[in-house]
Amino acid sequence: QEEHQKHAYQSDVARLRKIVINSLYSHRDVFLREIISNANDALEKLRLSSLTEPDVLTGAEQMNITIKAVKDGESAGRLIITDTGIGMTPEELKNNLGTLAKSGTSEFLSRAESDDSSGNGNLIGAFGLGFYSRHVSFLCNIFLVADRVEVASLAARTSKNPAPAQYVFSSGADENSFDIYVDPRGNTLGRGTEITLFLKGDAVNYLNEQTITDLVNKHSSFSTTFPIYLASKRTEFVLDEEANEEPAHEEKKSQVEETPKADVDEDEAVIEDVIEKEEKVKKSPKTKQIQVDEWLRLNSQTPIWMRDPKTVSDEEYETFYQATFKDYEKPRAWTHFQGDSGSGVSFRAIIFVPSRLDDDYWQNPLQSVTKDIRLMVKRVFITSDLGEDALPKWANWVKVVVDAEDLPLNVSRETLQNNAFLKQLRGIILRRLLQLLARLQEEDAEKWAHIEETFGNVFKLGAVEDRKNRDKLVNLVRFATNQRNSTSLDQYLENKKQGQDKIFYLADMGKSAHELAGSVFIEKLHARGYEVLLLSDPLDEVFITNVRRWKTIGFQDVAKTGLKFGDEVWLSNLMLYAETDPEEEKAERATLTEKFEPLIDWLRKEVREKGAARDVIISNRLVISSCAIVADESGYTANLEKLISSSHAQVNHKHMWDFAKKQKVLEINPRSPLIEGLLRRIKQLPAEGEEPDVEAEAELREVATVLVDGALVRSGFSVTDSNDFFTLVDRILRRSLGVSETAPTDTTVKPAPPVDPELPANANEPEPDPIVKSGRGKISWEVEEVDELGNPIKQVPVEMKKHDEL
Ligand SMILES: Nc1ncnc2c1ncn2[C@@H]1O[C@H](COP(=O)(O)OP(=O)(O)OP(=O)(O)O)[C@@H](O)[C@H]1O
Repeated sequence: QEEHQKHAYQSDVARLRKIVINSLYSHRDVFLREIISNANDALEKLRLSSLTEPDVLTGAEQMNITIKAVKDGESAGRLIITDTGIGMTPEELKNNLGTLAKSGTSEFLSRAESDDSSGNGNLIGAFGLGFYSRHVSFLCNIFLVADRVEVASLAARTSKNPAPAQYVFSSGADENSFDIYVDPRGNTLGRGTEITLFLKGDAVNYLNEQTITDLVNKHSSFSTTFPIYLASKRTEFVLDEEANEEPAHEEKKSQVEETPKADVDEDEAVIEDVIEKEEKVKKSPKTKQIQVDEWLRLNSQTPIWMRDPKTVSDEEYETFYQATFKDYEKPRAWTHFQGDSGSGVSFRAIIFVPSRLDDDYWQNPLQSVTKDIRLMVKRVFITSDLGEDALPKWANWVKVVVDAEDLPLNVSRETLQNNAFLKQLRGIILRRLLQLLARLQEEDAEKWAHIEETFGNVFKLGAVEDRKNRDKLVNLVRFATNQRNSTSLDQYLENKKQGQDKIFYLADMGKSAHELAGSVFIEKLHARGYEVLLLSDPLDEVFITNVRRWKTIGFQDVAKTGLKFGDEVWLSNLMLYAETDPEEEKAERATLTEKFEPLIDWLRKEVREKGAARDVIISNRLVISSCAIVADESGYTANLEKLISSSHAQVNHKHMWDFAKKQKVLEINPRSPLIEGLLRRIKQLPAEGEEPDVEAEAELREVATVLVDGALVRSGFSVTDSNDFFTLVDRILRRSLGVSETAPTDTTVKPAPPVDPELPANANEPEPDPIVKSGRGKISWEVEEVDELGNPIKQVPVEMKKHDEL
């Protein structure tokens, strides 16, 4: 019994198969690539283990991969792929192959199913092929072409497993379980794994030698440096013993005799005769065709990175990348070079920029570690784990193959970390990567647009993280502005106006550039022709605060006080900058201050009471809007407030948070008719000492609240108390509609039924299939149950019913 075990696949199998069949069917060619890629991994593992434990090599001399097509009575035919790699013990067979889906797949499936608006289960459009490679095991791919699979494996001999035995994993495409048993043939493999695919009727083309050769050439010829052989039959012509019973020399004689003598020069004639005679002798024996078995090497090409880049086609780079890094999508760009590290190691390398970031990159960008620098020494794979500091975090998505000429083959983690060449490798990769990106930015607008969309934020993160390469990374970053869709900081500076000594920006995360362009904060800048960076990503503010200045020019948040255009004149007696004619402005300021003093005094009291701002001033930034709330230099802009409150930092630094939140100023636009109107009404209020007009004051206070709260919202902040705000808006609306301000709204509602004393019958049963769970049947059942329980539907007030009907 121990020797034959049956195991169940995990529960997601049926769903997974359905999705895979519907989505991957037209891509099913990749099954072979997946098998070869796993075979290569197994051979690499074997070779690495052999460095410390030479015994693992016993059993089979060669390290290779073989493919054999068998057309026989069984099923449509069998395709057998064998490797002499590390092999699997029965436990490994169970653990590695007994799962069709990988971790996190259940979640993915639910998401995939709920997002499948077409309902046909083909989710490639919605999710891209990359999702599948991360969620679907190679076995699941195999079932696209095979009805059944048998994986026989004999693990390598180790000190822990000195007498391994050959086991078989066997499963049908539609089965929910798999079997593992001792191979009745014995230890036939010597070492390694043999995968037998019993092909489906519509997959017999995979038995064709040419099809297999083409597939390997297309997807896998560069994915392994171990030889891949295909069992082939060659037609040979051999002497047909039976047909050649007559002695050959007699035939020769008669033919020679029959040759007519030519009437030419004696010597020449003789020579001709001899040639003719010999040819005739050769042709004469009877031959027959026979089929000879032989192994054809499919991947004898020089590895791609060793070739002259001029001789490698784009398609070759793409297939090499896809096979090596197991990416369904093509790379976006690459650079292929050779060099000398300076420490005496010459090397060749290819750096690839993938077309997307891993889905989880942004979940924890500062913790991920690169696993995709494939280090080789003289064509032999050494490791793809160069430790945490192999690359800075921002660049850990880059995919690299590097082949060094003279490093010790037996490298441990420690030797690797201390090796001079590997210490230099980080710098080499980054320099080349940044050169590649800069070149694409200059020369290939279309490609660059994609790269920017995918990696734009990564470059900002890089500029913050990687001080050494900061300038180069900043050069890759683009921002939208009020004047154009995209600009670099260099381009911004080219457009800088005379006297302007700051790079203007406005940040409000989550808002589109279009929305930001209409912000109160840039009204005047825009009207005057100044360019303002419009930053809508949370990282932007982090980027600006870390980079601090570009080519000696600092940044100015235009949502803060202290905004200067650069062409003003400082009027020290007034402590302000004059924009045009100082004398004229001086006079105008004095008039305005005097004119608006009553309003400013009145408003100042209001905003301080509400905690909305610490002061009120006459604005020189507003053109159309009536007012705005502007953060002080030491205060928080709306964007920073959002950033900090979402990061919980305010809990740890409560005092600072409370202080900084208050550092705001209400700016009023003296040219706005609304402000003028408010001033008029304030002036009409009874003076101090006279009988107060309580009603008029209350109404004005309401107007002021709406004005200040409106300014907060317009400036990106949230209102102090949104319930109060909307109650107030409600009241003002009623007033303007002539509806009673005090008439109450009918608030009668149907109460919840009494507490249900019974637990649901299936409380302890496993989760039902989500499709069933969300099905119509179940919902209507719940509705009926409510009815049967006699919920007081009749008690719904008549008014309420009418309202619902309305
Ligand atoms: N030929 C083989 N020899 C030894 N082990 C194998 C072989 N094929 C598969 N395996 C084992 O089965 C596991 C599952 O393979 P599968 O292709 O589903 O996932 P993976 O290779 O781990 O992931 P990915 O293909 O995304 O890199 C492998 O990790 C490996 O341990």
